[in-house]
Amino acid sequence: MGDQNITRRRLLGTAGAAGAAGVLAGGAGGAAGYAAADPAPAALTSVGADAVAFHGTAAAPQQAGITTPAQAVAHLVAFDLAAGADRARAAALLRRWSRAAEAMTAGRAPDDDDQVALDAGPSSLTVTFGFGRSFFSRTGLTSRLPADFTPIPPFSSDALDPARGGGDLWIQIGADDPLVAFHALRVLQRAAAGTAAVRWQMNGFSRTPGATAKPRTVRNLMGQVDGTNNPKPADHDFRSALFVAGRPGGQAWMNGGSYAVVRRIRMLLDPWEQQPLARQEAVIGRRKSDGAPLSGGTESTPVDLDRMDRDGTLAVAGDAHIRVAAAQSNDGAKMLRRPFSFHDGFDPDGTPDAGLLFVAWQAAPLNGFIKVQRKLDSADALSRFIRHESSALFAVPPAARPGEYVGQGLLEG
Ligand SMILES: C=CC1=C(C)c2cc3[nH]c(cc4nc(cc5[nH]c(cc1n2)c(C)c5CCC(=O)O)C(CCC(=O)O)=C4C)c(C)c3C=C
Ligand SMILES: [Fe+2]
Repeated sequence: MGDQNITRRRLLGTAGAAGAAGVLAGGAGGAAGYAAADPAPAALTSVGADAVAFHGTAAAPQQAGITTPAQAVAHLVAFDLAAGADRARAAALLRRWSRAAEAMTAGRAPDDDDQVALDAGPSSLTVTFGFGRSFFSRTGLTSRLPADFTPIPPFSSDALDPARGGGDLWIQIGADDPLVAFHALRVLQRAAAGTAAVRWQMNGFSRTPGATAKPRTVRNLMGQVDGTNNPKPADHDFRSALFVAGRPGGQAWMNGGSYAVVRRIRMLLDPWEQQPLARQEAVIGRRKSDGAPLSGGTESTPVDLDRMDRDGTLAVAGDAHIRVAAAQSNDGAKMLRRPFSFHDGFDPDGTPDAGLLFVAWQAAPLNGFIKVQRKLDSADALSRFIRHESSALFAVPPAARPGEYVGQGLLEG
C-alpha cells in the first residue's frame, strides 16, 4: 500500500495528472488502475491558486509585496537605464512592466509569453517596483526628488560592493513557486531590453506555505525566530511609520508609497555556530527555541528592557540586538523588516556565502533604517557575526490604479 502511494505521488509530482495517465496507459496493471480511478487533473492546491491583487485600494494604496506575507522565493533585481534612455522611454518601460506584472500576478500569460509558468497558478506572485536616486538625474526629474529620499550614509562596519548596490530601478519579485518567480524575472528583463539592463540580481527564499503545522514566525539561517517584533497592522502608527502621508509641499506622487532599504548581509555562520546556546541567546536577547524575550513570557510577550535577573544583571543585555534596535532606544524609529534568506554556495575554503537579503520598509529612511543602523553599527553584539556586503535604497511609489502604470504620477505628473 505504502509503495503504491509513493509511486502515484511521484508520477503526479513529475508529470502532472494528465501526463501520469499517459504514462500509465502503457504501464503495469496496478498503476493503470490509478489512472482509471482518478483521470481528472487535480485542482490547484491553495499554494498555486492564491493570487495577490496588483492594484491597491483606498485603504491600502501601497504596492503588493510590502505587507504581503513573505513568499517562499524571491528575486531582487536592479536595473540601470541605457545610455540615452530618457523620461519618455522610462515611462514606456514602466507601462510595459506594469502590464506584464498585472497579468502574471492574476495568473494570466503576459504578452509574448515564453510559457515557463504556463501550468502554474499565480502562486501569490507579487512584483514591486522602485526608483533609485540616480533615476531622477538620469531622467531630468531631480525637481521631483522627495525631501525624505536621503542617501544612506556609510557605516563603520560596512564592507559594501558597489557593483551589487544602488541602481536606477528596482524590482522585488516574490512567489510561492520558483518557476513562477523565475518566469516573472525573465519576462520583466526581456521587457526592459534596449531601455534598461540588469545591474545586480539576488535570489532569496523564505519558508514554504504549509511547511509548519500552524503559521509561525519564520526562522533565519542562524536559527533565530526573526520578525516577531515587526510593526503590526493593528498598531496605531502602523501606516504612518511605513507609508508616506500627503503633506503640503511634499511630492504627491509618493503618497501611499514607502522606502525600501535593501542590504545583502552575510552571516558569519562558522563562528556563530561555535557559540554556546546561552551566548547566542544573549546576543539577540531572545530564546532560540521559541523566540521568547529573555525578560520572560512567550514569543508575543512585550520585551521588558528594565528587567533584572537575580544576579543583578540585565535580563536583556546592554548590547543585545533587540535592545539596541528597539524603537525605545532610537527615538521611536520603526521599520517593517521583510527579509529573505540567501545561500549562494560556499567560498573556496568552505565558508558559506549565506545570510539575509535584508529588506526594510519605512515612510522615511532617516526615521527608520538609518537611525537604527547608526546605533547597531557601534553597539550591537550581533555585528561580530554578520557583514553588510551591499546596500541600496529605493522610493517605492503607491500601486498603479486600474488602467495606469506604477510611477505614472512621477513620470507624467
Ligand atoms: C538596521 C536595522 C536592522 C538590521 C540591519 C538587522 C539585522 C539583522 N537582524 C537579525 C535578527 C533579528 N533581528 C531581530 C529584531 C530586530 N531587528 C531590527 C533591526 C535590524 N536588524 C529591529 C528593529 C528589531 C526589533 C527590535 C525590537 O523592538 O524588539 C530579532 C528578534 C526577533 C524580531 O523581533 O524580529 C532577530 C532574531 C539578523 C540575523 C540580522 C542580520 C543578518
Ligand atoms: Fe534584526
